[in-house]
Amino acid sequence: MPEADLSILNRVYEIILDRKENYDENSYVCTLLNHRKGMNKILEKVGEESIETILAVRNEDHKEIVSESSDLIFHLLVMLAANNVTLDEIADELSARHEKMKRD
Ligand SMILES: N=c1c2ncn([C@@H]3O[C@H](COP(=O)(O)OP(=O)(O)OP(=O)(O)O)[C@@H](O)[C@H]3O)c2ncn1[C@@H]1O[C@H](COP(=O)(O)O)[C@@H](O)[C@H]1O
Repeated sequence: MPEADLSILNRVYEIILDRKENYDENSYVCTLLNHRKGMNKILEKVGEESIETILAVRNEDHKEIVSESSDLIFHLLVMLAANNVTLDEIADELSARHEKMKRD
């Protein structure tokens, strides 16, 4: 199976970092980052998208699984950026686990 090109994750993460520095009233990411509920708004969205993803799987709806998982991953990226967690840190953590757990 060909490897998926996941560079879009980096590109979207970079845009989110830029939104942290440069407010734009038309930006959904800025709305989340500057919401009156603070981090709770971002966590609400992560929870909501998690549940919607679970329901899509329960409904065995492939198209919805792809759509809701994308919503979830996007909101996770916002949550990570808002907490100064980089994608390098996530990649390093997964790589370290992989090295530790891989069986030859
Ligand atoms: N990938 C996304 C993305 N996925 C989903 N969304 C938005 O997430 C929002 C919430 O989705 P929901 O299905 O929950 O919709 P909703 O129930 O109306 O939302 P709420 O009222 O609960 O906030 C919608 O407004 C979607 O448009 C996204 N908004 C932005 N991006 C990426 O982020 C970049 C920066 O976006 P802006 O900050 O808006 O410029 C974009 O270029 C995209 O690459």
